[in-house]
Amino acid sequence: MAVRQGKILVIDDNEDILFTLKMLLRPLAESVTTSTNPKEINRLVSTTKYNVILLDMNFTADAVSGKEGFYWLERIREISPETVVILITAYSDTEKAVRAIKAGATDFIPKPWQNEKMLATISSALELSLRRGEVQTLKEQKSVLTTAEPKVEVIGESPVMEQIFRTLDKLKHADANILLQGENGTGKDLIAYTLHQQSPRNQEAFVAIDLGSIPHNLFESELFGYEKGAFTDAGKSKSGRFEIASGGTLFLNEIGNLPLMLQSKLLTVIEQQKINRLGSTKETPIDVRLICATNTDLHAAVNDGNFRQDLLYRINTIELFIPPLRERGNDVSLLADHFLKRYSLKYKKEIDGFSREARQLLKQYHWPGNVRELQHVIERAVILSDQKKLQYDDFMLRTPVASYREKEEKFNLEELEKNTIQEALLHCSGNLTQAADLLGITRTSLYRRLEKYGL
Ligand SMILES: Nc1ncnc2c1ncn2[C@@H]1O[C@H](COP(=O)(O)OP(=O)(O)OP(=O)(O)O)[C@@H](O)[C@H]1O
Repeated sequence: MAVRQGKILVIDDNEDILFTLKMLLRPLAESVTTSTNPKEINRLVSTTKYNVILLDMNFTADAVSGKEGFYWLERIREISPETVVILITAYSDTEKAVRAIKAGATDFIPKPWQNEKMLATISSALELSLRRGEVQTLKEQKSVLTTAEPKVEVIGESPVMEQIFRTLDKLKHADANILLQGENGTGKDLIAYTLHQQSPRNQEAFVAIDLGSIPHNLFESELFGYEKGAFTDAGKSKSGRFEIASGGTLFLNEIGNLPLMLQSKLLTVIEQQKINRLGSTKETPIDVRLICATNTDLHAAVNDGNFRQDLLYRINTIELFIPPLRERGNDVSLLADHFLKRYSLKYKKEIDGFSREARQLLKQYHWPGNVRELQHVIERAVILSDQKKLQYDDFMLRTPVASYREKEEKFNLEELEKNTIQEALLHCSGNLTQAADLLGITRTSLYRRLEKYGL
Protein backbone atom coordinates (compact mmCIF):
# COMPACT_ATOMS: atom_id res chain seq x y z
CA MET A 1 0.00 0.00 0.00
CA ALA A 2 1.12 3.56 -0.73
CA VAL A 3 2.55 5.66 2.12
CA ARG A 4 -0.29 7.05 4.23
CA GLN A 5 -0.48 10.78 3.77
CA GLY A 6 -2.90 13.51 4.75
CA LYS A 7 -5.41 14.05 7.52
CA ILE A 8 -9.12 13.25 7.45
CA LEU A 9 -11.85 14.75 9.65
CA VAL A 10 -15.29 13.14 9.84
CA ILE A 11 -18.25 15.03 11.33
CA ASP A 12 -21.48 13.11 11.84
CA ASP A 13 -23.93 13.03 14.75
CA ASN A 14 -24.07 9.24 14.73
CA GLU A 15 -21.36 7.59 16.88
CA ASP A 16 -21.71 4.25 15.05
CA ILE A 17 -21.16 5.87 11.70
CA LEU A 18 -18.09 7.67 13.03
CA PHE A 19 -16.67 4.43 14.42
CA THR A 20 -17.28 2.54 11.16
CA LEU A 21 -15.78 5.31 9.05
CA LYS A 22 -12.74 5.59 11.31
CA MET A 23 -12.05 1.86 10.91
CA LEU A 24 -12.68 1.96 7.18
CA LEU A 25 -10.60 5.05 6.38
CA ARG A 26 -7.68 4.53 8.77
CA PRO A 27 -5.52 2.61 6.27
CA LEU A 28 -5.73 5.53 3.82
CA ALA A 29 -4.43 8.48 5.83
CA GLU A 30 -1.98 9.64 8.49
CA SER A 31 -4.89 10.28 10.87
CA VAL A 32 -8.68 10.12 10.99
CA THR A 33 -10.29 12.48 13.53
CA THR A 34 -14.01 12.22 14.30
CA SER A 35 -16.53 14.45 16.03
CA THR A 36 -20.29 14.31 16.60
CA ASN A 37 -20.52 18.03 17.19
CA PRO A 38 -20.35 20.39 14.16
CA LYS A 39 -19.72 23.31 16.54
CA GLU A 40 -16.25 21.81 16.97
CA ILE A 41 -15.52 22.51 13.30
CA ASN A 42 -14.22 26.07 13.85
CA ARG A 43 -11.74 24.96 16.49
CA LEU A 44 -10.63 21.79 14.71
CA VAL A 45 -10.16 23.35 11.28
CA SER A 46 -8.40 26.42 12.68
CA THR A 47 -5.84 24.37 14.59
CA THR A 48 -5.13 21.47 12.22
CA LYS A 49 -4.72 21.34 8.49
CA TYR A 50 -7.12 18.62 7.30
CA ASN A 51 -6.80 17.43 3.74
CA VAL A 52 -10.27 15.96 3.54
CA ILE A 53 -13.42 16.60 5.59
CA LEU A 54 -16.34 14.23 5.38
CA LEU A 55 -19.36 16.20 6.53
CA ASP A 56 -22.88 15.08 7.36
CA MET A 57 -25.58 17.35 5.93
CA ASN A 58 -28.16 17.02 8.71
CA PHE A 59 -27.33 17.08 12.40
CA THR A 60 -30.68 17.73 14.05
CA ALA A 61 -32.97 14.68 14.24
CA ASP A 62 -35.71 14.80 11.59
CA ALA A 63 -33.92 17.53 9.66
CA VAL A 64 -33.79 16.73 5.99
CA SER A 65 -33.15 20.10 4.36
CA GLY A 66 -29.35 19.82 4.47
CA LYS A 67 -29.22 23.48 5.63
CA GLU A 68 -26.80 22.70 8.46
CA GLY A 69 -24.49 20.89 6.09
CA PHE A 70 -24.44 23.90 3.75
CA TYR A 71 -23.84 26.26 6.68
CA TRP A 72 -20.84 24.26 7.91
CA LEU A 73 -19.54 23.77 4.38
CA GLU A 74 -19.40 27.55 4.04
CA ARG A 75 -17.54 27.93 7.38
CA ILE A 76 -14.95 25.34 6.31
CA ARG A 77 -14.48 27.07 2.95
CA GLU A 78 -13.85 30.33 4.80
CA ILE A 79 -11.34 28.96 7.29
CA SER A 80 -9.55 26.46 5.06
CA PRO A 81 -10.38 26.93 1.38
CA GLU A 82 -7.82 24.36 0.27
CA THR A 83 -9.45 21.49 2.20
CA VAL A 84 -11.48 19.03 0.11
CA VAL A 85 -15.00 18.61 1.52
CA ILE A 86 -17.23 15.60 0.79
CA LEU A 87 -20.83 15.75 1.97
CA ILE A 88 -22.78 12.70 3.22
CA THR A 89 -26.48 12.40 3.81
CA ALA A 90 -29.17 9.79 4.04
CA TYR A 91 -31.50 11.97 2.02
CA SER A 92 -29.57 12.33 -1.15
CA ASP A 93 -31.06 13.82 -4.23
CA THR A 94 -29.61 15.33 -7.36
CA GLU A 95 -30.67 18.87 -6.51
CA LYS A 96 -28.76 18.83 -3.20
CA ALA A 97 -25.73 17.25 -4.81
CA VAL A 98 -25.57 20.00 -7.43
CA ARG A 99 -26.02 22.72 -4.79
CA ALA A 100 -23.31 21.16 -2.61
CA ILE A 101 -20.82 21.08 -5.48
CA LYS A 102 -21.68 24.67 -6.42
CA ALA A 103 -21.12 25.70 -2.80
CA GLY A 104 -17.61 24.28 -2.96
CA ALA A 105 -17.95 20.62 -1.97
CA THR A 106 -15.97 18.25 -4.13
CA ASP A 107 -18.30 15.26 -4.00
CA PHE A 108 -21.41 13.88 -2.41
CA ILE A 109 -21.89 10.40 -0.91
CA PRO A 110 -25.35 9.00 -0.16
CA LYS A 111 -26.00 6.89 2.96
CA PRO A 112 -25.94 3.94 3.13
CA TRP A 113 -22.70 3.85 1.24
CA GLN A 114 -20.79 1.03 -0.36
CA ASN A 115 -17.37 0.63 1.23
CA GLU A 116 -15.55 0.41 -2.12
CA LYS A 117 -17.22 3.59 -3.33
CA MET A 118 -16.42 5.39 -0.05
CA LEU A 119 -12.75 4.27 -0.17
CA ALA A 120 -12.37 5.26 -3.82
CA THR A 121 -13.94 8.70 -3.23
CA ILE A 122 -11.83 9.48 -0.17
CA SER A 123 -8.62 8.23 -1.85
CA SER A 124 -9.17 10.55 -4.78
CA ALA A 125 -10.09 13.39 -2.42
CA LEU A 126 -6.80 12.89 -0.54
CA GLU A 127 -4.91 12.75 -3.82
CA LEU A 128 -6.61 15.96 -4.97
CA SER A 129 -5.75 17.75 -1.75
CA LEU A 130 -2.09 16.72 -1.88
CA ARG A 131 -1.86 17.82 -5.54
CA ARG A 132 -3.47 21.17 -4.63
CA GLY A 133 -0.72 21.62 -2.04
CA GLU A 134 1.93 20.86 -4.67
CA VAL A 135 0.37 23.29 -7.14
CA GLN A 136 0.27 25.99 -4.45
CA THR A 137 3.96 25.38 -3.68
CA LEU A 138 4.78 25.55 -7.41
CA LYS A 139 2.87 28.83 -7.74
CA GLU A 140 4.72 30.28 -4.77
CA GLN A 141 8.02 28.96 -6.15
CA LYS A 142 7.25 30.62 -9.47
CA SER A 143 6.47 33.97 -7.85
CA VAL A 144 9.70 33.83 -5.82
CA LEU A 145 11.78 32.71 -8.79
CA THR A 146 10.43 35.13 -11.39
CA THR A 147 11.29 38.15 -9.25
CA ALA A 148 14.95 37.11 -9.20
CA GLU A 149 17.43 38.80 -11.58
CA PRO A 150 18.65 36.68 -14.48
CA LYS A 151 21.94 35.08 -13.47
CA VAL A 152 25.14 35.37 -15.47
CA GLU A 153 28.56 33.79 -15.50
CA VAL A 154 31.03 34.90 -12.80
CA ILE A 155 33.70 36.92 -14.58
CA GLY A 156 37.26 37.27 -13.32
CA GLU A 157 40.88 36.36 -14.06
CA SER A 158 42.66 37.91 -11.10
CA PRO A 159 44.61 35.54 -8.81
CA VAL A 160 42.05 36.04 -6.00
CA MET A 161 39.18 35.11 -8.31
CA GLU A 162 41.11 32.17 -9.79
CA GLN A 163 41.48 30.91 -6.23
CA ILE A 164 37.70 31.25 -5.75
CA PHE A 165 37.02 29.33 -8.98
CA ARG A 166 39.30 26.51 -7.80
CA THR A 167 37.40 26.33 -4.50
CA LEU A 168 34.03 26.38 -6.29
CA ASP A 169 35.24 23.49 -8.38
CA LYS A 170 36.12 21.48 -5.28
CA LEU A 171 32.66 22.16 -3.85
CA LYS A 172 30.80 20.70 -6.84
CA HIS A 173 29.75 17.54 -5.10
CA ALA A 174 29.86 18.68 -1.49
CA ASP A 175 26.38 19.26 -0.10
CA ALA A 176 27.93 21.28 2.73
CA ASN A 177 26.48 24.51 4.11
CA ILE A 178 28.50 27.46 2.90
CA LEU A 179 29.06 30.94 4.29
CA LEU A 180 30.01 33.65 1.81
CA GLN A 181 31.63 36.77 3.24
CA GLY A 182 32.28 39.96 1.39
CA GLU A 183 31.30 43.58 0.97
CA ASN A 184 28.03 44.53 -0.71
CA GLY A 185 28.00 44.03 -4.44
CA THR A 186 31.00 41.70 -4.60
CA GLY A 187 28.93 38.92 -6.21
CA LYS A 188 27.91 36.73 -3.27
CA ASP A 189 24.44 36.15 -4.69
CA LEU A 190 25.90 35.23 -8.08
CA ILE A 191 28.40 32.85 -6.49
CA ALA A 192 25.66 31.23 -4.38
CA TYR A 193 23.68 30.63 -7.57
CA THR A 194 26.77 29.21 -9.29
CA LEU A 195 27.26 26.81 -6.36
CA HIS A 196 23.64 25.69 -6.78
CA GLN A 197 23.94 25.35 -10.56
CA GLN A 198 26.95 23.10 -10.33
CA SER A 199 25.48 20.95 -7.53
CA PRO A 200 23.37 17.80 -7.88
CA ARG A 201 20.42 19.92 -6.71
CA ASN A 202 20.44 22.03 -9.89
CA GLN A 203 17.16 20.60 -11.17
CA GLU A 204 15.40 21.96 -8.10
CA ALA A 205 14.77 25.53 -6.98
CA PHE A 206 17.34 28.12 -5.98
CA VAL A 207 15.48 30.36 -3.55
CA ALA A 208 17.03 33.54 -2.22
CA ILE A 209 15.89 35.78 0.58
CA ASP A 210 17.58 39.03 1.53
CA LEU A 211 17.27 39.50 5.27
CA GLY A 212 18.74 42.96 4.85
CA SER A 213 15.84 44.25 2.82
CA ILE A 214 12.71 42.79 4.43
CA PRO A 215 11.22 44.19 7.63
CA HIS A 216 12.19 42.28 10.80
CA ASN A 217 8.59 41.47 11.64
CA LEU A 218 8.27 39.52 8.37
CA PHE A 219 11.39 37.35 8.79
CA GLU A 220 9.62 34.50 10.48
CA SER A 221 6.63 34.26 8.16
CA GLU A 222 8.84 34.63 5.07
CA LEU A 223 11.21 31.89 6.21
CA PHE A 224 8.77 29.41 7.69
CA GLY A 225 5.40 30.31 6.13
CA TYR A 226 2.09 30.63 7.93
CA GLU A 227 -1.37 29.18 8.16
CA LYS A 228 -4.48 31.19 7.51
CA GLY A 229 -5.43 33.16 10.65
CA ALA A 230 -1.94 32.85 12.22
CA PHE A 231 -1.94 36.66 12.51
CA THR A 232 -4.32 39.49 11.61
CA ASP A 233 -3.35 39.79 7.94
CA ALA A 234 -2.96 36.07 7.28
CA GLY A 235 -5.97 35.80 4.95
CA LYS A 236 -4.71 32.56 3.46
CA SER A 237 -1.98 30.02 4.11
CA LYS A 238 1.44 30.56 2.54
CA SER A 239 4.56 28.43 2.27
CA GLY A 240 7.82 29.87 3.59
CA ARG A 241 11.10 29.96 1.69
CA PHE A 242 12.34 26.81 3.44
CA GLU A 243 9.39 24.81 2.07
CA ILE A 244 9.67 26.37 -1.38
CA ALA A 245 13.38 25.58 -1.55
CA SER A 246 13.00 22.02 -0.31
CA GLY A 247 15.00 19.68 -2.54
CA GLY A 248 17.08 22.64 -3.75
CA THR A 249 19.16 25.46 -2.30
CA LEU A 250 18.15 28.24 0.07
CA PHE A 251 20.29 31.37 -0.04
CA LEU A 252 20.02 33.52 3.08
CA ASN A 253 21.61 36.85 2.30
CA GLU A 254 22.63 39.20 5.16
CA ILE A 255 22.25 36.42 7.74
CA GLY A 256 23.86 38.74 10.33
CA ASN A 257 20.56 40.67 10.41
CA LEU A 258 18.65 37.74 11.91
CA PRO A 259 17.54 38.56 15.49
CA LEU A 260 18.76 36.19 18.24
CA MET A 261 15.30 34.71 18.80
CA LEU A 262 15.07 33.64 15.16
CA GLN A 263 18.68 32.46 15.17
CA SER A 264 17.72 29.77 17.67
CA LYS A 265 14.67 28.83 15.59
CA LEU A 266 16.84 28.60 12.48
CA LEU A 267 19.31 26.41 14.36
CA THR A 268 16.52 24.01 15.36
CA VAL A 269 15.25 23.88 11.77
CA ILE A 270 18.73 23.08 10.44
CA GLU A 271 19.26 20.40 13.08
CA GLN A 272 15.86 18.75 12.81
CA GLN A 273 15.26 19.36 9.10
CA LYS A 274 11.62 20.17 9.81
CA ILE A 275 9.63 23.38 9.92
CA ASN A 276 6.40 24.46 11.54
CA ARG A 277 4.45 27.13 9.71
CA LEU A 278 3.36 30.00 11.98
CA GLY A 279 0.00 29.12 13.50
CA SER A 280 0.44 25.41 12.87
CA THR A 281 1.53 22.50 14.98
CA LYS A 282 2.11 20.42 11.87
CA GLU A 283 5.75 19.62 11.13
CA THR A 284 6.85 19.61 7.49
CA PRO A 285 10.10 17.82 6.63
CA ILE A 286 12.48 19.92 4.54
CA ASP A 287 15.66 19.11 2.68
CA VAL A 288 17.64 22.23 1.76
CA ARG A 289 21.24 23.04 1.14
CA LEU A 290 21.91 26.29 2.92
CA ILE A 291 24.16 29.01 1.57
CA CYS A 292 24.39 32.08 3.78
CA ALA A 293 26.05 35.40 3.07
CA THR A 294 27.10 38.33 5.16
CA ASN A 295 28.93 41.60 4.78
CA THR A 296 29.67 41.76 8.50
CA ASP A 297 32.17 39.75 10.50
CA LEU A 298 30.07 37.01 12.12
CA HIS A 299 32.98 35.87 14.30
CA ALA A 300 33.13 39.35 15.79
CA ALA A 301 29.33 39.31 16.14
CA VAL A 302 29.69 36.05 18.12
CA ASN A 303 32.25 37.72 20.40
CA ASP A 304 29.89 40.67 20.88
CA GLY A 305 27.00 38.33 21.76
CA ASN A 306 25.00 39.28 18.67
CA PHE A 307 25.28 35.99 16.81
CA ARG A 308 24.97 32.45 18.15
CA GLN A 309 28.20 30.52 17.95
CA ASP A 310 26.41 27.18 17.50
CA LEU A 311 24.49 28.60 14.54
CA LEU A 312 27.69 29.96 13.00
CA TYR A 313 29.25 26.49 13.21
CA ARG A 314 26.20 25.01 11.49
CA ILE A 315 26.26 27.41 8.55
CA ASN A 316 29.99 27.81 7.96
CA THR A 317 31.14 24.29 7.13
CA ILE A 318 32.98 26.06 4.32
CA GLU A 319 33.72 29.79 4.48
CA LEU A 320 34.48 31.66 1.31
CA PHE A 321 35.73 35.24 1.29
CA ILE A 322 34.73 37.18 -1.82
CA PRO A 323 37.28 39.99 -2.27
CA PRO A 324 36.28 43.58 -2.98
CA LEU A 325 36.58 44.71 -6.58
CA ARG A 326 39.44 47.11 -5.81
CA GLU A 327 41.60 44.09 -4.91
CA ARG A 328 40.96 42.27 -8.20
CA GLY A 329 43.43 44.16 -10.42
CA ASN A 330 42.56 43.91 -14.08
CA ASP A 331 39.17 42.32 -13.41
CA VAL A 332 37.76 45.86 -13.29
CA SER A 333 38.62 46.31 -16.96
CA LEU A 334 37.36 42.86 -17.84
CA LEU A 335 34.04 43.47 -16.10
CA ALA A 336 33.78 46.99 -17.54
CA ASP A 337 34.12 45.53 -21.07
CA HIS A 338 31.54 42.89 -20.25
CA PHE A 339 28.99 45.42 -18.98
CA LEU A 340 29.71 47.80 -21.86
CA LYS A 341 28.92 45.04 -24.34
CA ARG A 342 25.76 44.06 -22.47
CA TYR A 343 24.36 47.59 -22.18
CA SER A 344 25.37 48.73 -25.68
CA LEU A 345 23.31 45.82 -26.99
CA LYS A 346 20.45 46.49 -24.60
CA TYR A 347 20.24 50.22 -25.42
CA LYS A 348 21.19 49.73 -29.08
CA LYS A 349 24.19 52.08 -28.86
CA GLU A 350 27.28 51.75 -31.01
CA ILE A 351 29.93 52.19 -28.35
CA ASP A 352 33.00 50.06 -28.76
CA GLY A 353 35.25 50.90 -25.82
CA PHE A 354 36.64 53.43 -23.36
CA SER A 355 38.94 56.40 -23.84
CA ARG A 356 42.39 55.85 -22.28
CA GLU A 357 41.62 58.34 -19.52
CA ALA A 358 38.26 56.70 -18.82
CA ARG A 359 39.80 53.25 -18.51
CA GLN A 360 42.47 54.63 -16.21
CA LEU A 361 39.81 56.15 -13.98
CA LEU A 362 37.93 52.84 -13.77
CA LYS A 363 41.13 51.13 -12.65
CA GLN A 364 41.99 53.73 -10.04
CA TYR A 365 38.60 54.29 -8.49
CA HIS A 366 38.14 52.38 -5.21
CA TRP A 367 34.63 50.99 -6.00
CA PRO A 368 32.99 51.07 -2.56
CA GLY A 369 29.87 49.48 -4.13
CA ASN A 370 32.00 46.85 -5.91
CA VAL A 371 30.75 45.06 -9.05
CA ARG A 372 27.19 46.35 -8.60
CA GLU A 373 28.46 49.94 -8.63
CA LEU A 374 30.62 49.30 -11.70
CA GLN A 375 27.64 47.74 -13.46
CA HIS A 376 25.40 50.74 -12.71
CA VAL A 377 28.10 53.26 -13.62
CA ILE A 378 28.59 51.63 -17.03
CA GLU A 379 24.86 51.27 -17.67
CA ARG A 380 24.29 54.96 -16.89
CA ALA A 381 27.26 56.02 -19.02
CA VAL A 382 26.02 53.94 -21.98
CA ILE A 383 22.55 55.50 -21.75
CA LEU A 384 23.89 59.06 -21.58
CA SER A 385 26.86 58.84 -23.97
CA ASP A 386 26.66 59.97 -27.59
CA GLN A 387 30.21 59.08 -28.61
CA LYS A 388 31.91 55.97 -29.98
CA LYS A 389 33.93 55.57 -26.80
CA LEU A 390 32.94 56.19 -23.19
CA GLN A 391 34.77 59.21 -21.76
CA TYR A 392 36.13 60.09 -18.31
CA ASP A 393 33.25 62.53 -17.76
CA ASP A 394 30.58 59.96 -18.67
CA PHE A 395 31.09 58.30 -15.30
CA MET A 396 29.24 59.72 -12.37
CA LEU A 397 31.13 58.11 -9.55
CA ARG A 398 30.06 58.18 -5.92
CA THR A 399 33.16 60.16 -5.04
CA PRO A 400 32.75 63.31 -7.19
CA VAL A 401 34.98 63.08 -10.25
CA ALA A 402 36.65 66.48 -9.75
CA SER A 403 37.64 65.97 -6.15
CA TYR A 404 38.67 62.42 -6.92
CA ARG A 405 40.93 63.69 -9.71
CA GLU A 406 42.47 66.26 -7.41
CA LYS A 407 43.03 63.70 -4.71
CA GLU A 408 44.62 61.38 -7.24
CA GLU A 409 47.16 64.02 -8.04
CA LYS A 410 47.89 64.77 -4.40
CA PHE A 411 47.89 61.38 -2.75
CA ASN A 412 48.70 57.80 -3.22
CA LEU A 413 45.53 56.02 -2.02
CA GLU A 414 47.36 52.94 -0.75
CA GLU A 415 49.83 55.03 1.19
CA LEU A 416 46.93 56.93 2.74
CA GLU A 417 45.16 53.71 3.71
CA LYS A 418 48.28 52.22 5.25
CA ASN A 419 48.95 55.36 7.32
CA THR A 420 45.35 55.54 8.49
CA ILE A 421 45.44 51.92 9.64
CA GLN A 422 48.70 52.51 11.50
CA GLU A 423 47.20 55.52 13.21
CA ALA A 424 44.06 53.61 14.17
CA LEU A 425 46.14 50.75 15.62
CA LEU A 426 48.21 53.20 17.65
CA HIS A 427 45.06 54.92 18.86
CA CYS A 428 43.53 51.60 19.98
CA SER A 429 46.77 50.25 21.48
CA GLY A 430 46.82 47.40 18.97
CA ASN A 431 43.27 46.18 19.74
CA LEU A 432 42.11 44.90 16.33
CA THR A 433 38.37 44.86 17.05
CA GLN A 434 38.44 48.46 18.24
CA ALA A 435 40.66 49.54 15.36
CA ALA A 436 38.33 47.88 12.84
CA ASP A 437 35.38 49.66 14.47
CA LEU A 438 37.18 52.97 14.33
CA LEU A 439 38.02 52.48 10.66
CA GLY A 440 34.46 51.39 9.88
CA ILE A 441 35.56 48.06 8.39
CA THR A 442 35.18 44.44 9.51
CA ARG A 443 37.90 42.63 11.44
CA THR A 444 38.38 40.35 8.44
CA SER A 445 38.95 43.34 6.16
CA LEU A 446 41.41 44.77 8.66
CA TYR A 447 43.33 41.46 8.80
CA ARG A 448 43.58 41.42 5.03
CA ARG A 449 44.89 44.94 4.94
CA LEU A 450 47.44 44.21 7.68
CA GLU A 451 48.70 41.33 5.56
CA LYS A 452 48.67 43.41 2.40
CA TYR A 453 50.75 46.21 3.94
CA GLY A 454 52.93 43.86 5.99
CA LEU A 455 51.88 45.58 9.25
N1 LIG B 1 32.28 38.36 -11.06
C1 LIG B 1 31.13 38.83 -11.60
N2 LIG B 1 30.90 38.67 -12.92
C2 LIG B 1 29.78 39.17 -13.49
N3 LIG B 1 28.83 39.85 -12.82
C3 LIG B 1 29.00 40.02 -11.51
C4 LIG B 1 30.16 39.52 -10.83
N4 LIG B 1 30.05 39.82 -9.53
C5 LIG B 1 28.90 40.48 -9.38
N5 LIG B 1 28.26 40.61 -10.56
C6 LIG B 1 26.98 41.32 -10.78
O1 LIG B 1 26.97 42.42 -9.88
C7 LIG B 1 25.69 42.60 -9.28
C8 LIG B 1 25.82 42.49 -7.77
O2 LIG B 1 26.21 41.15 -7.44
P1 LIG B 1 25.53 40.32 -6.25
O3 LIG B 1 24.10 40.74 -6.05
O4 LIG B 1 25.82 38.90 -6.48
O5 LIG B 1 26.38 40.89 -5.03
P2 LIG B 1 26.20 40.61 -3.47
O6 LIG B 1 27.56 40.46 -2.90
O7 LIG B 1 25.25 39.48 -3.26
O8 LIG B 1 25.57 41.98 -3.00
P3 LIG B 1 24.78 42.28 -1.62
O9 LIG B 1 25.74 41.97 -0.51
O10 LIG B 1 24.48 43.73 -1.72
O11 LIG B 1 23.57 41.42 -1.64
C9 LIG B 1 24.81 41.52 -9.88
O12 LIG B 1 24.09 42.06 -10.96
C10 LIG B 1 25.79 40.47 -10.38
O13 LIG B 1 25.27 39.76 -11.49
